[in-house]
Amino acid sequence: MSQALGPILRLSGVGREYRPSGDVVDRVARLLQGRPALRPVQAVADVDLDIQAGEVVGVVGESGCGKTTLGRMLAGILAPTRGRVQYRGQDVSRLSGPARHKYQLDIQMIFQDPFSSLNPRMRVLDIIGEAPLAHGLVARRDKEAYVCELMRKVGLDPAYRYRYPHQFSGGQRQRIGVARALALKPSIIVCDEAVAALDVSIQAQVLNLFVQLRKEFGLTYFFISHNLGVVGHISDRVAIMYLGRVVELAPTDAIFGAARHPYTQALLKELPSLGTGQRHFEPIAGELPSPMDPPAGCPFHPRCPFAMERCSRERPVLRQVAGPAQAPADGRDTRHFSACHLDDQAPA
Ligand SMILES: Nc1ncnc2c1ncn2[C@@H]1O[C@H](COP(=O)(O)OP(=O)(O)OP(=O)(O)O)[C@@H](O)[C@H]1O
Repeated sequence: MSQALGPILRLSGVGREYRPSGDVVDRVARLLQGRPALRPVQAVADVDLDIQAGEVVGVVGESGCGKTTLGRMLAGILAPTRGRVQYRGQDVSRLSGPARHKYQLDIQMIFQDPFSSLNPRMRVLDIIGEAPLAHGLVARRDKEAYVCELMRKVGLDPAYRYRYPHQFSGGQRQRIGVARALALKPSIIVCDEAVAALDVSIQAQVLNLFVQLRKEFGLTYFFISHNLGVVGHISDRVAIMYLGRVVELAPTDAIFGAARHPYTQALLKELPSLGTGQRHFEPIAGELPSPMDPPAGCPFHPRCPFAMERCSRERPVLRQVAGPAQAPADGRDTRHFSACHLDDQAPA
């Protein structure tokens, strides 16, 4: 498929609500025990985001803020309940036949736990080589050479291709997961906490592998992590999420050097530095509210040191606070967005 002008992925007003299951037994039990009925969860709401080919967009936020749900919607694994996802200018919900197949191959996911995502009864040769064979990307006679080449690219010795996942270390297993994704020749990789399960020193090695592969294959990454340090290491832009919404979006250097949103500032303060073993950080005050019962107004206001009366009743919209008036059609978007009433006083 030819490379269309414009973003490779566009999210417009994307949201996802999870409704409680219709399990009658659970509902009756809750009623009898006087427990509140489960309410729908707005896991993701109103996300607008353009991702350019070759760009790395990092997504950061505390557990449960909707990062995985957003990543799965991008990858076409989960349908949005609101808004739309466009891939190379086409509405993903309308793709069918070969176009849908192409989209599903072109965007791959890498998960946190490489052990549970690798079939323990398959040899590495088949873990990496079966899907490209099934999709006709490689001929059977070329499969072994193809797998060996991929293993080399991700820093694994091809001599180990007959081994099983349990015979590898955590970092090596994640490299197998990366090779398996690359085997389908994707343009976009959604990395969901892809280094979170690894030791800090191994994290840095695997992150460097992602950086190197991006250069070599011109990959686009949607890089999800709860750790701002990890995301800062690899991303061109960073989206900060809080209770399902993007509250700040900016180039990485602006997030680290000129963060506007109090939540981002708090995340920066509690940053454990990658690879330094630094242990002194300030945890964010207060508890994360339940996504089933989000606070009125600004969702961050109960924990915000700068909260004003207005913050408890009016939700601030994400608006531009710095950068050029328009994003370039194809280049890097250097605009800075934040959703905070404090920015009402700031020049846009
Ligand atoms: N299948 C589901 N059914 C119901 N609620 C769900 C489901 N999946 C996620 N949720 C809820 O949606 C919200 C967002 O979850 P999600 O996993 O996307 O967040 P996250 O930021 O990736 O969190 P984590 O880092 O813990 O994986 C959470 O409140 C979660 O409990």
